Amino acid sequence: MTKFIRGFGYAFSGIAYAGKSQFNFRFHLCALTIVGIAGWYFQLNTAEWLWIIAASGMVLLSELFNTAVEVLVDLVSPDIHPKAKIIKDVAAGAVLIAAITAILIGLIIFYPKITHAA
Ligand SMILES: Nc1ncnc2c1ncn2[C@@H]1O[C@H](COP(=O)(O)OP(=O)(O)OP(=O)(O)O)[C@@H](O)[C@H]1O
Repeated sequence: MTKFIRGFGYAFSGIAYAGKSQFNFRFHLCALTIVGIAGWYFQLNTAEWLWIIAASGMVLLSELFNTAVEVLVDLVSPDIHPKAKIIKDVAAGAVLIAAITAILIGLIIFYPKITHAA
């Protein structure tokens, strides 16, 4: 059981590392907080919340994997290497795809509500 709880500690320290070291991770957390407040304001239904939660989780997940990939590349290839560049750029591309997907989901959910309220 203590091993299980310690595992949570390691996971939280990994998330805290990403939060401390990655501006993008903090930016996405702020954006997701604003989306959460907007969702509460517009009283999203259950299905809309599920989409927002799934999109948010996908963005944070991709940020965490991107951070892990960056640290791994810096560890194994501290010098400039074309393959190190490809690995980092592909990981960054995954974050971009997740962010664009989340923006599209957010637009589909919020755009009609914002225009209807205006
Ligand atoms: N070892 C390397 N060899 C070749 N190109 C690299 C290497 N490290 C980084 N790069 C290139 O420089 C870019 C920026 O690298 P950096 O390590 O600053 O990552 P980052 O994506 O900006 O992350 P961070 O949020 O930590 O600044 C990478 O996306 C990659 O194109």
